[in-house]
Amino acid sequence: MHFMTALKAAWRQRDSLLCVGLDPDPAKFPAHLAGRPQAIFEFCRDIVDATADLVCAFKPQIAYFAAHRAEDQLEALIDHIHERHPGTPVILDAKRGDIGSTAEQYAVEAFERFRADAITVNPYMGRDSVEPYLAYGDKGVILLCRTSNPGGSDLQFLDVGGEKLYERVARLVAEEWNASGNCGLVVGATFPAEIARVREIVGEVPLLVPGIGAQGGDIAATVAAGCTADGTGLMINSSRAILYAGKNEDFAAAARSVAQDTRAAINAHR
Ligand SMILES: O=c1ccn([C@@H]2O[C@H](COP(=O)(O)O)[C@@H](O)[C@H]2O)c(=O)[nH]1
Repeated sequence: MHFMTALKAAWRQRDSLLCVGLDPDPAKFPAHLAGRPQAIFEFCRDIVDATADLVCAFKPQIAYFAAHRAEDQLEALIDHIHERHPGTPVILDAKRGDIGSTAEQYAVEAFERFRADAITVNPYMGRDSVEPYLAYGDKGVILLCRTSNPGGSDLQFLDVGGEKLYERVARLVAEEWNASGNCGLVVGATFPAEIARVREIVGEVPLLVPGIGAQGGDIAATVAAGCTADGTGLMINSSRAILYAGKNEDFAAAARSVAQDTRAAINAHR
């Protein structure tokens, strides 16, 4: 299924713009998982099973798996999501960016090895570096635009011929790179004014919005700035605030409770 078709169905069926980020850090796991060889998979699986009916997407961040030599557990986790929660889009947060021949390998890794439905990509190296992902016309390609971190302004706010670099990225993606309708953009919840500006430039292109929860972004401002006319258009990500809501064996139930509250807070402003 085309990533955008799956995303639109998930927005509607789950009545949700919430994306749960899967950033497993074993140092923060409940004690009963300590020392278990598949702890990363088991922790994420339980979070997924407890929240799948509340989300429009899951976003595993590859660094949290690779750092612990747990790419096999990431493969198993994405297989689990596809099998147990079919239709739930999986966005592999990898922020790849390299010359075309290397990008081809990254695209195979994301879409064929890991079976992700979408990937985050750094647009800094230009169109030929993004083509190998775009060539998978049914997969989502979500380009960094205005990131949630404070240092994002160092480059993304530079003037490039009368507009800011992040505005140029938004325009390029919407007007030139999105021929297959499979592009999205990353815009941080920590900068609602820029979310509004990006929405103005890109029309209905979906925005992946990290920065609520642990980073303190404002949900009401994010929704007001970024929703499309039909009250969708956003994948609003929260990772740590949901994953580590509980510290004991009931961690998945605690995560569900925070995910429910977060979805409700988002929906209150749509
Ligand atoms: O601009 C960006 C792009 C990506 N991220 C990623 O989103 C999550 C945020 O985690 P929280 O715990 O909800 O803060 C994480 O995986 C980042 O790598 C981002 O924060 N900002």
